Amino acid sequence: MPSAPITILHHPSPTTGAPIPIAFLSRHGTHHEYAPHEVPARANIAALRSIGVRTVIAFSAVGSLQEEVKPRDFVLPDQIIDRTKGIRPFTFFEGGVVGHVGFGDPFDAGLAKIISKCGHSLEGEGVVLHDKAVLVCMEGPQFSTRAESNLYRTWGGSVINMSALPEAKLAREAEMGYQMICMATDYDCWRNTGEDVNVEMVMGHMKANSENARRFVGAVLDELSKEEHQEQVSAKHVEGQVHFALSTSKEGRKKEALEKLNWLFPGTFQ
Ligand SMILES: CSC[C@H]1O[C@H](OP(=O)(O)O)[C@H](O)[C@@H]1O
Ligand SMILES: Nc1ncnc2[nH]cnc12
Repeated sequence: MPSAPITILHHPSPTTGAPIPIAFLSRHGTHHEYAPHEVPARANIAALRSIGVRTVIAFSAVGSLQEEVKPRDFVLPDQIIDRTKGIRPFTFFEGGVVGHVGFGDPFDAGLAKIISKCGHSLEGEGVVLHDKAVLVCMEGPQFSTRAESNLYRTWGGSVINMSALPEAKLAREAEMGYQMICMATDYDCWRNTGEDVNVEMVMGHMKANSENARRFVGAVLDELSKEEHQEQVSAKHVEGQVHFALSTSKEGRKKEALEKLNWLFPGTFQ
């Protein structure tokens, strides 16, 4: 089961005023009851795909690993370093059907370009946006040690969270465009200022910056609603890629695994 009911919101098209359906799903549950390692990411991605979603814009509160990324700044990562521990189910291709999709660029560059333009257009009105950052996704739920935080900085990490994976991997397997918009809420614990990250700090910055986040999202939805982005939003550029990902011969594919894959990609696999 997905982590929460999927809410369908209607965003008025900026050109025609016609309502455009947008699916909203809360990854930690309606009452924030799922820890990062408990989020049912496979069910979430599969449920979104099953109702026709082909583009996911994910949001996340992140710790900053760089001085110039200040709390309340927004960040559009283009890379991820995986520091999860393998305890989260992270693929649709297992149990009798093996598949390997490319993940060299874990986010959708076309989507990032559109979102970046929207974010920068709000600069001077309170929105600060950093492009092309390396996101470290750690296991949690405890925050990092100071040694880990410093290590991630030497690796070139810009920001850190516990939520990007396996979500981004599963979206790639499901042939969906995926981009995460991060909001910095703290400096983790590397700065030695006596102000290590804590939940109160994270929530405080999120609340104080909610109006900027709302305007940023509104601008992104306005832009993506335009006819010219129809192909991008329906992820035509990744459609059919799983055909090239499968390694298991037709004779070797297990019935139960195929049934699951056929639910995700109706009529595609035999
Ligand atoms: C409450 S701080 C840690 C928590 O915040 C981020 O979650 P999300 O962006 O999904 O709300 C991070 O990944 C951790 O799960
Ligand atoms: N410092 C941090 N580490 C991991 N996830 C976070 N989410 C927000 N701040 C974080």
